Amino acid sequence: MAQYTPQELADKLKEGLLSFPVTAFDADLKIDEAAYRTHLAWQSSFDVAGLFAAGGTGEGFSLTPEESARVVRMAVEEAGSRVPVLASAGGSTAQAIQNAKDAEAAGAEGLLLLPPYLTECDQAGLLAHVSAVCSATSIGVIVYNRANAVYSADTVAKLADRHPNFIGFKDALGDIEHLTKVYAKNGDRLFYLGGLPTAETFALPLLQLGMSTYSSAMYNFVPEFALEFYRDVRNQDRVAVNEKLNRFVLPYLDIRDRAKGYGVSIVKGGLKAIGRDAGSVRPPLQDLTEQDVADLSALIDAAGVRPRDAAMAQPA
Ligand SMILES: O=C([O-])C(=O)C[C@H](O)[C@@H](O)C(=O)[O-]
Repeated sequence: MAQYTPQELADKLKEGLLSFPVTAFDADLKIDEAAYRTHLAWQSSFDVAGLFAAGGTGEGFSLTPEESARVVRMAVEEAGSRVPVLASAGGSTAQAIQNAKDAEAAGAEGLLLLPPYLTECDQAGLLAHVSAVCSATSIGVIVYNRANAVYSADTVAKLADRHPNFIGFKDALGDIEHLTKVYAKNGDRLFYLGGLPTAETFALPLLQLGMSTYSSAMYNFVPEFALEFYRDVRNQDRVAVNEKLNRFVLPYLDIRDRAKGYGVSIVKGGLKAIGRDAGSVRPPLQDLTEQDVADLSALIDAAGVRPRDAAMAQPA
């Protein structure tokens, strides 16, 4: 059962960095429960504000509904006493409602609602979709503004008026005019999180648009660096942020951009590079090549960001 009210959850999430753990797979691409639990224990041993299981970096899009529920349950068991765990919901309205119910039953504190699958959609339909999910659960719901699910400022305001458990707006489009309208209209009624690929890249400018936090995929394998980066962003320390961008984040993007889908694959590559292997990605994603992992490992060392307890580990 959830320990936070939706408002308490929003208040907690907006003041810290957000973890999106990878889902560990074994050699047959089945969920590797032991490796996943080890990863969750490590990720939740640092000072993060929330842990989103089966999100984008957690390859939620490659999990069956049953696997997704299992992953969320493991995350609650392993990390839920230290950090609020959130689940994801997606697909059809009926599927998203089932995900929400499963998540609530598993003890998740909240839900990230992913865009509906494949079809085009507009405001009235999005409003009905999100309303149905919010009405089906009592835990906090965050919408993910991305792909076919682009929520206007008015739609966001209507959802906020109708559903006390609608608490957050996550963005992966980076449309400044749109974000300005959403924030200007909805202000502190919601909290806002950045979710563009490698969210660190945009974190400082987006802070000015109300995004006090973001989903850090790289937190998976360089947690100390990711937390220091977040601290610098919140302190609006432009010099420190630029130094970290140049030292690690921007060269990292060069490796990430070598293939489509590497935004997720590179995170598992990073875990290989630091000796905390969480296995391969599932198709349609593809793993980093050996050369990519070697380059990433060299970058981790050159930038001095290898995690303290993995300093001696070598890439697999
Ligand atoms: O669901 C997810 O994993 C994401 O929101 C995407 C990433 O975490 C993105 O923000 C990133 O790559 O830092």
